[in-house]
Amino acid sequence: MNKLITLIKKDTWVFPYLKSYKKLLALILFLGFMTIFCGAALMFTSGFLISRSAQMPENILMVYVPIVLTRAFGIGRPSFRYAERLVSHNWVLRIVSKFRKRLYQLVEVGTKSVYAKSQTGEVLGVLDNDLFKIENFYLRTLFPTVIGLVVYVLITIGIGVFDWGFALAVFLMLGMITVLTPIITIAVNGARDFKQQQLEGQLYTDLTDSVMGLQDWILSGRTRELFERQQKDFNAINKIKAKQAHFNWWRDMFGAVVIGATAIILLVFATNRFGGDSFGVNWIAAFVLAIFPVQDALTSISTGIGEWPRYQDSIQRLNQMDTKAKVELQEKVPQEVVEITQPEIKFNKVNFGYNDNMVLENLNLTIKNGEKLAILGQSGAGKTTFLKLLLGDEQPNNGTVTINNYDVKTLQQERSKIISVLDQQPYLFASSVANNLRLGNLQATDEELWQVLRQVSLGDLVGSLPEGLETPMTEMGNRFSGGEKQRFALARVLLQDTPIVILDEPTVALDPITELNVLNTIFEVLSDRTIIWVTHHLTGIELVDELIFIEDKKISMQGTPQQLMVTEPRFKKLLELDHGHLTEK
Ligand SMILES: Nc1ncnc2c1ncn2[C@@H]1O[C@H](COP(=O)(O)OP(=O)(O)OP(=O)(O)O)[C@@H](O)[C@H]1O
Repeated sequence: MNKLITLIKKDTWVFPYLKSYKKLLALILFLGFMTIFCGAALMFTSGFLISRSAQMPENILMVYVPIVLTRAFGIGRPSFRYAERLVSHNWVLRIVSKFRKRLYQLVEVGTKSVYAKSQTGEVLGVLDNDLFKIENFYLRTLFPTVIGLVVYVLITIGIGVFDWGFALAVFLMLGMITVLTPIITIAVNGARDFKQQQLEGQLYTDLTDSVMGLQDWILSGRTRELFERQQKDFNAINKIKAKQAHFNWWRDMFGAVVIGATAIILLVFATNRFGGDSFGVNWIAAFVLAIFPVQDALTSISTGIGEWPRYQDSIQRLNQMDTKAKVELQEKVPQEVVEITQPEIKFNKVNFGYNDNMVLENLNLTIKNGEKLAILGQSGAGKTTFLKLLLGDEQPNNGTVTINNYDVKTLQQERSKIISVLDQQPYLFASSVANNLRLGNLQATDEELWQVLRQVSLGDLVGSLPEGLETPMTEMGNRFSGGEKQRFALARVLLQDTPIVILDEPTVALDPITELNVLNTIFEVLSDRTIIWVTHHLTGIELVDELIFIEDKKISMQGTPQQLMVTEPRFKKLLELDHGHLTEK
């Protein structure tokens, strides 16, 4: 209970939004109540009508009013229900659209880097799964529970008008469905439901991860293992679901028995009360039948409250994302608006590690404006970590990373104007060539697009396509070759027009000849920019001014390619190896 109160108090997602669109909210409750009222009134008037008709009224006019009322309530019930569904979905969709906007803003902070910290599956899980659950929380738990409780109280008051003692008995009786069963449901099903949600959340993340790495699973011939792993998770979820369904069946059965017992008590009460005179007996069936439609409203309380654990996890996750992103936002608030056109990057005594695993130690490096630097090192040496530190996605444990003496941490707001990235797999969207290029600069004119396309040697290719700039790219740009895709990405970088460009192995997937061609184009068109190029290959290494090797957490070699050829035999050998000049011994 304490946990629940703390969650509600700290929640900034679900409960505070109940203050929005208050009139709509009141309308939902009114329509929900009217639906149940019409249902009960329909049975009430029908009960009266049947009894009265059985007494053989002298003419039809004697039962005319109940006939009209029966019709009116009969039409009223579905009409109110329909209106209630419309209004409640309208309210919920408005709120959820606010959620989505807020979430996208938060997620954007965490994922705008190519080196995003959040797992894609986690983000998608929140966007899809959690928001969907919150919608259900409002529609299936909150509204029905409030309406059910209102009905519960009104029934008691209604019967109390005739007999307070009897009203108390009905109050206690119905309390078994409105209070007792929800508590039992939470106690019995709560832990199961919570577990199920966790398993589903994990499954979602794992599945997304697996799908993204599907090619690797297939290539390594481990598809069966992947299938069995997912199947195990599905089986565990299904087992829990089966237990829950079993419990729910018994709970609903109990609800039906309680309503049946209440109907019998009402029958006894109404018979005692109205059975005395020939007109009064008509009320007996009316009272007894009216209780049945109320069953839906009352049992939906335990269904709704019983689902609370599954929402609890989603509410917690949303609030955690909020806190995570807030911390990042606070860190990334710019100190002042800075314009950097001639950057000088400095790594000053930088130490960095992930938890206890030190990756870089006492790193000192200055990269001058316009310099072309290559970073080499074995897998796991810390090249990507170096880039993360430069981008400000990670902060050094000690030391500083600055651009023109500004700590990169304070430049996050302007980052996309200072640094652009060309990585291994440029993402091309299933949209036109022009739209894909304009991701670099929304304001770019068609003329500017053609200019950059010519710069990256794609002018002729796009010019030869019947639809030119409007040619649709299929998803991932699959209609173009690897080299062409990289050139499109390069054109995008050119449009972004940043003084620093990071190349994160952009040519790794290309054949050696295309690789060299693309590299030549990159270095030619970016000749006035600062380039930081992470690479495993030495193809095109002559194009850089300086290269560093990261090894054992340090810079183990540093110099121009020409210098290193002379001073570092190891480099010479690597170069020969890479160029395929190694002579057989
Ligand atoms: N988020 C992380 N949490 C913990 N350890 C990490 C994390 N990212 C990287 N590491 C570890 O830090 C070390 C450096 O990793 P990094 O990705 O920088 O290497 P790299 O030189 O870029 O490797 P590669 O060439 O294979 O991409 C590795 O030992 C890696 O396992």
